[in-house]
Amino acid sequence: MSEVRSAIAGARRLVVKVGSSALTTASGGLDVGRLDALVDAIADRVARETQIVLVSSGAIGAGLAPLSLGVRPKDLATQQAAASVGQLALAHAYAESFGRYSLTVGQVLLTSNDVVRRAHYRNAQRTFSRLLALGAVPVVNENDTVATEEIRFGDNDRLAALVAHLVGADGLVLLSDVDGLYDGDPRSGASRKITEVASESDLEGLAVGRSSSGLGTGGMMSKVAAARTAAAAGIPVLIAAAEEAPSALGDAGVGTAFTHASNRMSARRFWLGYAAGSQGRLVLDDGAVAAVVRHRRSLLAAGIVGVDGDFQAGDVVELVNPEQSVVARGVVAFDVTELPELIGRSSHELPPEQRREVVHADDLVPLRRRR
Ligand SMILES: Nc1ncnc2c1ncn2[C@@H]1O[C@H](COP(=O)(O)OP(=O)(O)O)[C@@H](O)[C@H]1O
Ligand SMILES: N[C@@H](CCC(=O)OP(=O)(O)O)C(=O)O
Repeated sequence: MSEVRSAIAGARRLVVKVGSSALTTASGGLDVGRLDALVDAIADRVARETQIVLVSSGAIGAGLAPLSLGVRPKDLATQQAAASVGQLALAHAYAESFGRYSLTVGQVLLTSNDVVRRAHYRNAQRTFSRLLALGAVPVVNENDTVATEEIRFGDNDRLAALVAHLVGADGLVLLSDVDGLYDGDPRSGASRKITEVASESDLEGLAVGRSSSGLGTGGMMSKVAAARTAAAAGIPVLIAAAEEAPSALGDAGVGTAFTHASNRMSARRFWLGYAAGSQGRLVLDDGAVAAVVRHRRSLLAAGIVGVDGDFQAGDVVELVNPEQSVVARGVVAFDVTELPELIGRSSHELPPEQRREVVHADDLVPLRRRR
């Protein structure tokens, strides 16, 4: 048994995420039988003294049939109407189902602002910690009815990774309609399941695509992105089929396991690197990329070749390489209007009041990239 699997099997606090495709029927309604089976596995784990936070999708899917909508709507307003109806059905079904085990559920609907803004992040942290201390099972979803296109998480895999760090979980289990990550389309007989992802190189050359069910949102792509985020923050991750929930939440001997970084990232660095919204971009030359990513140095004006966005000193920005890939995120020390006349110039050419780092090393989080 790998270290990741034993960490998940022995975790005291777990975030379990279940996707729409595992909870709803193709005709657009809640599949209560499958929901009950999932709750059985969670209740079993709770009985073994693990605190569980459940991130559940399915609101939009569950709202389709009651509103006589045949297929998943494409426009935001109808999706929000469906989520409004479906979330109620979903919450009711969970309350009933967990009630079979005398477990109480608490509904937590989050918008991206709740994790993107530092003060809200701490507020959400307090709510989860209180709910768990009181013995309730928090059931989380995005607050779809009020989320606008601009501020949407859009997929609950990312939300689950952020919640896993926020609640200090010892593991993240992503349950779907597919039993793990495959090296190609899982419906093709030629594709093989990958059981362990120990490093970024294990992800090279894989054909990871979107959803085929028409119900899920991000497909395997968003699950892998979420798994990489959580793993980089020090949280072990398992991707498995919802049908295999008893094993996934038991000995964790199924699915695809992602090895986690050995150190837990601090809340501030995680927020900076993965949760905070960014207000702009700084384009770095190759030397500056090496300095900030490899040598963990501060970013100086001399290594910046371009600036984009509308930010002020203290905002979070993305640092991109000459090919425009994001290599780091950090807190910028200048307003966007100040930078054009500073960039490309060495410190000794600058007036004394502007001789400071553009992004200080302590305020900078290099990001792992897929090659
Ligand atoms: N390489 C891959 N390995 C596994 N599944 C993949 C892969 N590429 C695409 N997929 C698709 O991703 C789907 C799971 O994502 P999605 O439908 O969004 O699930 P959920 O609703 O659980 O979030 C699978 O059913 C499968 O069709
Ligand atoms: N918040 C949306 C789910 C969005 C989503 O990520 O869905 P999925 O890809 O099925 O996990 C809903 O409840 O329908």
